[in-house]
This record gives sequence, structure tokens and C-alpha cells, in this order.
Amino acid sequence: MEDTVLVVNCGSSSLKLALFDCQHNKLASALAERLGQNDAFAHVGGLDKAIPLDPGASHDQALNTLVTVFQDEGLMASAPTAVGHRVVHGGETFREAALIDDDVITAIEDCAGLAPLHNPVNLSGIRATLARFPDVPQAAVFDTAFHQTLPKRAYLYAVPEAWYRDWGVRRYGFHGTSHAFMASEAASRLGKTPATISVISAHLGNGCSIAAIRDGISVDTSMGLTPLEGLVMGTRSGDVDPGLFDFLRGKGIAADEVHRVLNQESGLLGLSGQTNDMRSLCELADHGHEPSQTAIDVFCFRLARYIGAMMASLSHLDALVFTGGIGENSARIRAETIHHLKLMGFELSPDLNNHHGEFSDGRIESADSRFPVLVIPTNEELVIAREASRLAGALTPD
Ligand SMILES: Nc1ncnc2c1ncn2[C@@H]1O[C@H](COP(=O)(O)OP(=O)(O)O)[C@@H](O)[C@H]1O
Ligand SMILES: CC(=O)OP(=O)(O)O
Ligand SMILES: [Mg+2]
Repeated sequence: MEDTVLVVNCGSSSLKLALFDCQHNKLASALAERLGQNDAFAHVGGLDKAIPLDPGASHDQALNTLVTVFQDEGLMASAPTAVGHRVVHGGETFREAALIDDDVITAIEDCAGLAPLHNPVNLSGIRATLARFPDVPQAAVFDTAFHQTLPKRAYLYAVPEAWYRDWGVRRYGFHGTSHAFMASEAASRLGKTPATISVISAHLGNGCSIAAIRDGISVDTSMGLTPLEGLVMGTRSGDVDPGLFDFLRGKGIAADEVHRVLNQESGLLGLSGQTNDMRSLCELADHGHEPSQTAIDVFCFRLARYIGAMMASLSHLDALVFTGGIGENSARIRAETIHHLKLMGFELSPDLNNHHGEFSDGRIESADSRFPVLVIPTNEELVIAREASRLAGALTPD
């Protein structure tokens, strides 16, 4: 019987599953989208049929359906050896991944107030796999854990200190699994060790964040108390003036409605009025749709400002690294962003930027650039699989 690790990533309306063998090669993957809505649907990688889901299917229903498909299709011959879950908010409780037990579940529940869109669905994935595989060790891998090394000056907001002391109001940061992976990948590509690498890592997917990593440790990042702060994202605004809440209250818009719009109807979608999808926006802009070009411009300028801001936390920089669906695939976004950073000495080679996929080291800077610039595909699932194996292995008696 082959050892396997199942990785579960429950997003606000989606579920991603991946199955790895004990060498951490990916054996199978699946995606369910629009969960909770009438048109929920799912796919299993390598199968060309859609997997039917009931209208309004929940995360646990989709998870059970997809695990059954893995088993029926012979992709998963027996129960996995370990399960790893992405958990978005671990607060200050978790500085690293943890084996799931009742106390860990309670602690994740306690953090749900800080990530109401994420932690409850993460927990429903945990409960569903615990019910299905009650004897299998399960690990929680936290987006926030890698950023627990932020110094006070970076994580404190300038608000009454009691808000932090009594309620935990501070900057936590997210996408830590991806930023940690970026730092170690950059180290191996640049011939350095993970403990000595200093990079600025830009994770640009649907959610976007940037981190400053000094000697392998996260020292600043753009997301804050929740994953709403910082960069422009697909549907999230990133930074706005908090005075906006009071201004809009004067217009008769309640705080929960402002919160909803800032999370779900802002960012690229809000600015373009068309889509949260960067690839579609680039096509629209090419066809002369001005609001789409404006959305791209705001996205790149905000990102460039944050790259500049991250420099304040570093004493030297080994590389700027791009990742995520946008960072890995859009030469245009990388070029427009770096264009704003001439004064800092960043410069791309247009040729390498357009053809980086053909070169194994992913370097795209020009010969005159003061700093290396890299494109590195992220792999959060692999990191979660490794962590789950490590923690489950620690349980096995020698
Ligand atoms: N060739 C491309 N050009 C521009 N944007 C792209 C390209 N390929 C993917 N993207 C964008 O990447 C984003 C999705 O990133 P991804 O990392 O897959 O998201 P998630 O955060 O959901 O994992 C979308 O905005 C998508 O349009
Ligand atoms: C925390 C966060 O923003 O996650 P995602 O990018 O999956 O939305
Ligand atoms: Mg992704």
C-alpha cells in the first residue's frame, strides 16, 4: 500500500484537493468552485468529464464527492497516510504547522473572528476529512505562521494599545506558505542557503500580498489584521482610507455593506467594472477598454509602491521574486510594475521577461539591473504536503 498525503485547501467558495505520493510527487488534483451557489461544479485533473455537484453544494459535500471520485477512478487506493489543511488565520497561537487535535480545532475557532470568510470553511474541510478518515493524522498549515517573526514596529497599528492587548488587533500577514517557499526556492537558484537569503516576494493571484524576507525570516508584509489590506487584488480593494467608512455611513451605507463591497466588488473588478481576472483585463485593455487599463495601472503602481516600502526592512536584497497566477504568467504586469522602480535600480530584460519559461533559473533582469528579478512558480500544496508528512512522521514509532 503506497503512502499518500491528501492536501485540502478550502477557500471562501472553492475547494482544491491534491494527492501526493511519499516523494511528494503529485498523483491527482481536483477543484470545486461556486460552492454554496446553484451552479456549483467540480473537475478532477486528468478526467475530461465535469463532476456533478448538487446545487448549493457545501465544502464538505464537495470534499466527500471528490474523494469518492479519487477512489473510484483508482487515483487513491486506500486512506491517505496524512492529511494537510491550509488554514488561513492562526493568530498569534501558531508560529508553525500543528497536528490537529481538539485543542487545535478550538484555537482555529477562536481565530475565526479575525478571518470570518476563511477559518469557518477551513474548519468544515477539517471536520469532513476527520469524519471520513478518523484514524489518519491531520495537520493544519497556517498562512499567518511564517509572518509571526514580524518585528513589533511592522505588526503594530498606531491605534490604542489596548486594542492589541485585549482583542489582538495587529497585522498578521497571509500567504506565508507561498512566501516561505519563494524564499527557499530563490535561495537554491541563487546558490544561497534559506537562512541567509533576503528577498522581496510578490504573490499575485486572486489574493495578492508582498513580503520582505530578511535572512530567511519574514520582517514585513502587506496584508494586515485580515487579508483585505495592502495590494489591489481581484475583488479586494487593498488599502483605503479608514475614513471611508464614516463617509459612506453619511451616504446611508452600513459598515457591513462597505465591508462586503471592499472584499467582493472592489479591486480589479471594481475599477474595471468588468472582471476580476487579470488575463481578461489585459485582453480588454488591448481592445481599447480604458477602465481595464486604469485597473491595470492602479494595480501595478500600488505594487511598485509596496516594493519600495519593503526595502525599508532590508539591509541588502538578493532578489525580487514574482509568483502566483499573475506574477508567473503576466510579462506585462511585471514590466509595468518594474517601470516605476527605475530610481531604485530595478530593470528588466524585455527578452527574458517575455521568455523566462525557457530558462531554468527564472531570472528576468537586465544586465544593468541593480538587483536580480526572478519568476518562480509557487507551490503551496507541496509545502502543506511536506509539513503534513513531517508532522505525521513524528507520530510513527521507530
Ligand atoms: N497569462 C496571464 N496573464 C495575466 N494574468 C493571468 C495569466 N494567467 C493567469 N492569470 C491570472 O492569475 C489570476 C489567478 O491566479 P491564481 O494564483 O491561479 O489564483 P488563486 O489565488 O485563486 O490561486 C487571475 O487573475 C488570472 O487571470
Ligand atoms: C489569504 C488570502 O488572501 O487567500 P487567497 O489568496 O486564497 O484568497
Ligand atoms: Mg494559487
